[in-house]
Amino acid sequence: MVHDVIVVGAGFAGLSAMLALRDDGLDVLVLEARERIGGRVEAQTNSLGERYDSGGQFLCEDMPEVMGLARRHARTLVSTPVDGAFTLQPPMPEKDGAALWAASAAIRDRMNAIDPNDPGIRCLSVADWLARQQDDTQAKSAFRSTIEGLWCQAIETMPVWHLIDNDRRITNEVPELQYFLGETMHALAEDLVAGFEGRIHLSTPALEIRHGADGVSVVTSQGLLQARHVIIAVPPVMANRIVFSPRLPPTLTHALGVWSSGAVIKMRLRYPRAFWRDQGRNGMVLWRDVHGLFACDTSRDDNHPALVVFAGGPLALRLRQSSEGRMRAEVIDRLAAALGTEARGPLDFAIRDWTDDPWSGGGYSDIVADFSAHDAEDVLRAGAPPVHFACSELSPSFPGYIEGAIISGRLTAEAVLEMFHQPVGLDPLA
Ligand SMILES: Cc1cc2nc3c(=O)[nH]c(=O)nc-3n(C[C@H](O)[C@H](O)[C@H](O)COP(=O)(O)OP(=O)(O)OC[C@H]3O[C@@H](n4cnc5c(N)ncnc54)[C@H](O)[C@@H]3O)c2cc1C
Repeated sequence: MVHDVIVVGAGFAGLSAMLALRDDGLDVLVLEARERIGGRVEAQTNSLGERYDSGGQFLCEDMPEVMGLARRHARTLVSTPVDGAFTLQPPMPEKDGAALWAASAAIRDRMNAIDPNDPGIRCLSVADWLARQQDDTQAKSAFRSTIEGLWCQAIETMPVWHLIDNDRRITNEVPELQYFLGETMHALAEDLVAGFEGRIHLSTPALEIRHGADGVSVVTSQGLLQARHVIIAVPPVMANRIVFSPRLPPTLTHALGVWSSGAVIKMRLRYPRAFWRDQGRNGMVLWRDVHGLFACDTSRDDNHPALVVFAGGPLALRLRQSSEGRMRAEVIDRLAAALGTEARGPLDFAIRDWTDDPWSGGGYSDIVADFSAHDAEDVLRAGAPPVHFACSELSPSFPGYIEGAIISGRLTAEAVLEMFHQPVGLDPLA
């Protein structure tokens, strides 16, 4: 049997592509390597029997696609608790903290004002560029912490043009942590596949894509599947692990090889009570003495007090070198110093290490690590029909976010649909 389209990957990009193709009446099959859908959106159950997001979680009003889906499926929007004071650790007077935060944001604004195509920054890493700035050491350190926390890579390895290009597409004006879903973001992924379960083959990694003028054959551990087109909806680092026969054109092969995965560890601590609120704190902690560490309150209601802690970039790589016990001890010590000794008594402490994850490579997203690969995204977006690519990283809006995944999946599906709708004779595969 020859399907119209095989989608490889059941993350939000793949599911969004699947829905757009199905809406147009195409015969679509989705192949997913894991035993579950959702990709970097994942939910786990803690020792108290509660489901929580161990991957992508937050959304905000400035992300219309994911907000639209959440509303359409009547999911519960929980406002991330932010009433109260932020905690800077080690502490500093509130006025100095606000000034430091503003100085770090000013560095980011100054960076983003540079044209990413400016030849003067072509070979600079973010660290190189930062070293040339006149700001004081603490402001630079806070900037570094923000960037390594959000992009989960050492700033020495990030081309500054890529960071600018990426950051300019993250356009929210309201905080990106504005909401999470009471039922988990993963429940929303499950909503998307309701009724299509039979079209999604779990535990079925695509190992090889054989492609030619008459379509594609996808080699899986379960056998060979055929389609007219394939959408590879996986992060670029993962797409680069798939064998293409014959080899893809050299520009495309190169564009697949220039990415590097971020490193992130997401931790969730469920407490008997939201003790941080006693002191007028909102549970959000920014550490100044370590880069890429951040905590916030994710209590879905008063009966479920919880904090999440993210460790990103070099910090995540360092933490994973130690035993899990030492990682827990370090995080608990830091939370106790920031929010008080009750931090030492969580009811549950769950750790999800995404570093080197077998099917995403890491998180939150891949970034371009080759300083000369300015056209990598465009090359991947164009693909080599019948082989097409989609993933959050390739989105014109909110790359690296769930919003970006939905947009990228839909845009790639639209490009494929256009080929199906071309008059016979113009479609190269017709
Ligand atoms: C810890 C963490 C927290 C995050 N927090 C947020 C957040 O709060 N808000 C937000 O908007 N974003 C967040 N993100 C980012 C967001 O989750 C991702 O940008 C988005 O989910 C990516 O979707 P995708 O479909 O592009 O890729 P993925 O979700 O990675 O989906 C790709 C799918 O392809 C599968 N796959 C890979 N290789 C193969 C193969 N060879 N064959 C078959 N299947 C394959 C994978 O198993 C996966 O299911 C977070 C990410 C992480 C890791």
